[in-house]
Amino acid sequence: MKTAIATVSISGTLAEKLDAIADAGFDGIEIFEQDFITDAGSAKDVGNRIRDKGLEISLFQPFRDFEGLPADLRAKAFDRAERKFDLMQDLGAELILVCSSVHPKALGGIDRAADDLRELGERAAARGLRIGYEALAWGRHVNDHRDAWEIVRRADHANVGIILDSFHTLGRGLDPESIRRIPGDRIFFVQMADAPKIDMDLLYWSRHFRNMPGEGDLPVTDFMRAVLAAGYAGPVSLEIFNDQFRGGSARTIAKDGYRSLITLLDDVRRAEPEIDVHLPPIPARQHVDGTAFVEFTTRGAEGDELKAQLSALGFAETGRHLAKAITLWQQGDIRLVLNEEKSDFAGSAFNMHGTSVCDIGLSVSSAADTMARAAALGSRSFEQVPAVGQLDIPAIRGLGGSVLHFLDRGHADVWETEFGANATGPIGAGLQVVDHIAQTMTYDEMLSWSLFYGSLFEMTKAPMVDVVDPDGLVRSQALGTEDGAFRITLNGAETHRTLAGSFLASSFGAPVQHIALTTDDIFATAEQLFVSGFNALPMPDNYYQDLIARFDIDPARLAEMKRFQILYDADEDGAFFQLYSQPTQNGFFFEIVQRNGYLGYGAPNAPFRIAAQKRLGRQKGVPSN
Ligand SMILES: O=C(O)c1ccc(O)c(O)c1
Ligand SMILES: [Mg+2]
Repeated sequence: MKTAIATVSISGTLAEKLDAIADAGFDGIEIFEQDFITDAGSAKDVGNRIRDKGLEISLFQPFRDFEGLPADLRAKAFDRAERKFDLMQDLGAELILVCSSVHPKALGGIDRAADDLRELGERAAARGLRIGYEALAWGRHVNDHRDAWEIVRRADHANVGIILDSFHTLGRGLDPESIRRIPGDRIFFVQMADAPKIDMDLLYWSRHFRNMPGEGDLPVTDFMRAVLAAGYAGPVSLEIFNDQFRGGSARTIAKDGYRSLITLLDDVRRAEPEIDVHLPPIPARQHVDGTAFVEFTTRGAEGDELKAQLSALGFAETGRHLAKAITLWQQGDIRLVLNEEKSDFAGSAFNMHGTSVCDIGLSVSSAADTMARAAALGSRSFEQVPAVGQLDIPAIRGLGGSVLHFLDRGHADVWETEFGANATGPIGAGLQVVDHIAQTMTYDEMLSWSLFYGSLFEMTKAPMVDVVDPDGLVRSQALGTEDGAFRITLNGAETHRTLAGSFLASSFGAPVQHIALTTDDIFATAEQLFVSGFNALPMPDNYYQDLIARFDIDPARLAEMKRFQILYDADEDGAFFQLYSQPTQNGFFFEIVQRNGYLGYGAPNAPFRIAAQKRLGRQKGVPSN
């Protein structure tokens, strides 16, 4: 299947758009006329530049307000079309998109529109060009792909076909199944876009909020299945009007687009195996069994501070790397790797942002399959020459320069080989596994990250929640595996004044701001931590007064919670206990959780936790957090 993307989907000059689109791996583009007009080159020159990038012009668009006009205006519309045909021939574009008219003087009538399109098809044929007719969801008379198809069917001309756009069909809630009845060779082009479910005017929704397939809430896989089941074999293209994307990084958006399109085609193939999507086979989304390790880069006094915090949390140093300045810290099934190497990736990560999480290791169903899927979706592998005695564990570059390692299920030998340690650590304070990893990013990066995780792994998205920081809003998007073995929260900051925003400002990429660890008895754990000198985040009395009002909690229980600074939430699934560490110098912190059937992340507590962290920061004289 050939892939394409509309130039309108990407930010920058035409040259920047073409570079990003070609590098992301697309075969072609839909050239938006405006992108041609704003360029200083002639049509021939622009056409050649596009082909020099290895791209074809799959579509020229849009041509508006054509069909159904009264005689005088009708003649002018044909003259206008002839001029655009001249331009297309110079560009080397063979197919033009005619979108259904919104002209106030346009007249209705299927046969009238069919007659106009037949004549346009005749004129296009004389020049070796083709016409694709698309129903805009807000078209004056034609706003349903079934009507557009009836018009194309009656136009009955070999050079006139239909263009399908998932947004216009699914945005209006039309059933895509009707597409299966359109002969595949009458579908000239297919545009894909998703969108978040928001109740608003269709035109405004379409022009500002579309996003990549899989990033929104529309049933885009069902739509694509119907299109391919109809026998369509032309390009599959992304046409994404989105304010954020227009202002974002051209390269990131183009790569996201490619990742989403390949994922979509692969999903179609899995849902309907009879369909040939004309793509080499790729492994399925992988199941993540859990977090195998979290690696920190650290050094000197900062390293001492982190080690003291880990000891207070009940971790023990259980191994030293045979060849490098790396130590393994364990407790239960949690493995934290402290990398103090001055060279390597960890060394450069430290130079850029001090003590921080520089690598995450995931235990997956198959590391080789994960690597193959990641590569097919456009990720680069991460390579570093292994030291003597170091295993060569497969890894990729995630977004923003991050690194993810993949360990096959039952990877116990890694810890034995590299650290002379067992896979499982001491009981310590009863911490068992990593519950979730929280990454902070700008709001604009959230879709990229959720697409990244959701396309690679079997994970589902929870609804986005807004978290109130005293100085602004932070949006939080959680993704997790069905069984909860791997959970990620993505926190998008809109301003640097929020706690998340100030942490981000002093970091790089999408740093890990906290890691949550599980216990199955948070009171016993807290008691031990209290003894070992763990510094819990102090919560105000007001918080506990409010808990009494909101929940039916036993007073003795509440007194214990207050004593240990334990936070609480409950919903129809169960109860949730949280305990936060005080943040380190650069704002990183640990969270301890106990889930009694509860599936969320304690969002109602987040504003109080953030305010408490900021208050503590002010007391310690740390500016803004
Ligand atoms: O918003 C529009 O005008 C517009 C133009 C061309 C398209 O293909 C489309 O889907 C929408
Ligand atoms: Mg369209």
